[in-house]
Amino acid sequence: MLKFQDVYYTYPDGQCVLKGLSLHVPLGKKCALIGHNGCGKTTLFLHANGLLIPDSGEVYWKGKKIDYKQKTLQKWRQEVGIVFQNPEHQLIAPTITEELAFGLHNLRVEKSVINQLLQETMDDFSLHKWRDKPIHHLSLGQKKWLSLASVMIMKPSLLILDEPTAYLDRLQVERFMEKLNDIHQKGVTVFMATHDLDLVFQWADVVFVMHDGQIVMQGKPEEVFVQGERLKQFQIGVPLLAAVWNTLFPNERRIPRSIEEIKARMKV
Ligand SMILES: Nc1ncnc2c1ncn2[C@@H]1O[C@H](COP(=O)(O)OP(=O)(O)OP(=O)(O)O)[C@@H](O)[C@H]1O
Repeated sequence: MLKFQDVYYTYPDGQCVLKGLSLHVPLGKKCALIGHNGCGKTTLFLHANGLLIPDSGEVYWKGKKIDYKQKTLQKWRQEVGIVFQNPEHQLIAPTITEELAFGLHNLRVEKSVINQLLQETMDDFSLHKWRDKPIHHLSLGQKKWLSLASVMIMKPSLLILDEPTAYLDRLQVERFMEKLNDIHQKGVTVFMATHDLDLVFQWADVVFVMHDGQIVMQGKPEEVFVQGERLKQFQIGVPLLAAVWNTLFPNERRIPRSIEEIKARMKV
């Protein structure tokens, strides 16, 4: 669906952050991106809808090489929605309705369609109760929820999230993840960067490990997290269950992901 091939990017201050990065986000999957602080995850996401342009290398969207023309960018940005780590950097309007309608107005969507999408999204994200609150009165968790709603109103086919569970308490994380699963079940491909390895293990179909501007490992969580020693080289740990499993069964090639599998493997 989204493909990066040998992408290099250097910030104007001279720091080279993407160093020949190649990656393929498969259609319809739940994908996770992990890597230590500063390895370039956000920079990679900024290349996923043309907010940054590679110095060299290619980016493909649905099999077509991106040409970075205005028309291509406009369509691409509508199809790839990004929820940034800090909602303060994402939300720009004073009220919830204006925030939700912002992207649609920019695309010159008809007023009646905007009103219908607003109604649907307010219902879908249960936003009616905050309707009259100024956005700056919302809590950080509520702002994160609104950021997700304001991205989903554009009906993207790829949803990218940078550290979606940062700033959320346990209940908010559960609610947020339930919503993400619901979004995914409706056919949206989801790609998230997170430091929460337990969450990755439980949730992802595919994990990409990033280190120093490149993808250095990828695969199913049960196959990636069995390689604890290799992950340590990239300053990444393993989920709690994987740590226990890798200690008990150091020669296994995969970690079970369900209680049934664990029971069967341990013959209990
Ligand atoms: N606008 C910028 N100008 C210059 N350097 C930048 C800029 N944005 C990020 N960087 C640098 O690029 C490197 C990668 O940053 P990036 O935010 O992509 O990493 P990350 O993997 O998302 O980190 P984290 O896990 O902490 O969110 C860092 O060293 C950062 O300081």
